[in-house]
Amino acid sequence: MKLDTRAMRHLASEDWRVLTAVEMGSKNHEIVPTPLIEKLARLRGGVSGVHRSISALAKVGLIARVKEAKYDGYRLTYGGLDYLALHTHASRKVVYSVGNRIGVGKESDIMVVADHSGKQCVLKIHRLGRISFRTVKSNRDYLKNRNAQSWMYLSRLAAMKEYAFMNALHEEGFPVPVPLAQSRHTIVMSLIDAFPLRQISEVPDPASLYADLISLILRLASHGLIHGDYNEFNILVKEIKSTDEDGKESVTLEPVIIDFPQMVSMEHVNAEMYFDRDVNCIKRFFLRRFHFTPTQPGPFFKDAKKTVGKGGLKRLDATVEASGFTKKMLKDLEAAIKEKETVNEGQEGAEEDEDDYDEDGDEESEEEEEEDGDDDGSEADDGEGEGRQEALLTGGLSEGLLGDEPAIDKANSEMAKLAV
Ligand SMILES: Nc1ncnc2c1ncn2[C@@H]1O[C@H](COP(=O)(O)OP(=O)(O)OP(=O)(O)O)[C@@H](O)[C@H]1O
Repeated sequence: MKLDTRAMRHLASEDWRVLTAVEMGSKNHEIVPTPLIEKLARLRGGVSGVHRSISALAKVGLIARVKEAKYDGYRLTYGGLDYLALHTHASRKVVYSVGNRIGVGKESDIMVVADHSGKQCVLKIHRLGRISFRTVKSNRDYLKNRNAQSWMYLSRLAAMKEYAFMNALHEEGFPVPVPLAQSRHTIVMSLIDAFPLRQISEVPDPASLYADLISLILRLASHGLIHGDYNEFNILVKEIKSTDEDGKESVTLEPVIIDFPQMVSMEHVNAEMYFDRDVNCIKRFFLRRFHFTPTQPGPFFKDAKKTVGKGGLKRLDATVEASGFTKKMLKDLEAAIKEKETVNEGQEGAEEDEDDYDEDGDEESEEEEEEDGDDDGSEADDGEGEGRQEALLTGGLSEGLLGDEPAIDKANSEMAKLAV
């Protein structure tokens, strides 16, 4: 599903209240009964006002009517949750406009956004459940009683976890995007002007980039952490050009780490396996891509373990736990990620029929699909980063997200027509 912000400016404040009411109701109800929406929204216009808003929201696919249920009710769609998150970012003046999608992961969408001053940033929308929950229906203890809303809960957890780690890492001076804000299943971070390692076919000095990447693994370990998915997709490489006194130009490469869904503590029961996997992933990639083999063996987990917290180094695994991310949350998320891995391994090509399913992982009935209105069946895949370049070049951004915001300048709104 794609993020389409066109309807956003047309929603009235009552509509936002009703949408928020559906979200609140979803915490305890798989399908939120209409009387509960009325109660939670408490509009001045009374029940008829609520009904008007419900129709308006259902028409643009932000909520969906559920007919099979014993009672009449609605559920929030991914589109609805996207709008709520964007509304929060817009009200807090973090995001003013939305541009192109620059990446589409299996479990997320990455968009370029801009703030009021036109500064571009990245909005990451977590979409757990897009693939996994429709394929594996058994073995889901951790989602008992959550079923239909599991995608919402897990996507929110993924965003919270990523934001907590990004904050902790940024504060400690690690090369990660600057975390700017988090709302629901989304985070806003700085835009890194770089390409993923997987798109780089040649480097002047593979040994030096390799050494930097390994030393990042060791530095993380000394702070009690393992990335857990340290591969050519999650490492961006920045080119820093400089000129020395004699006017000779040189380029140095600086890695930036993104995406921390499976970051684990060095104390984790499988820490050694995760650590070795990260190291081997980099080794394998350097051999395959750059025909580079390190002269030294290792690094080894047992040596890295000795450095954890040494000399008063801050334990970032503890910092994250202290930030409100409970053990239960970590366990739920870990179970979901493990499930995703099992699914990914067993089912290459499972995405083909993705469009036939809704966010809950259920097969959509035709009626529901019509009503959702959030699926045009086309999945443009610009995950190779071309979209990013385009966005940077054209500044292709939408108009302000909130209807009552001052109009964006003309040049920018012309771009908006192209982009959104
Ligand atoms: N802050 C950023 N600045 C620039 N580009 C970014 C940024 N964050 C993500 N990207 C781009 O978006 C792509 C996907 O990002 P990310 O790895 O976070 O998503 P993901 O859904 O976790 O991916 P997957 O699960 O498929 O590995 C990256 O490879 C990168 O090209």
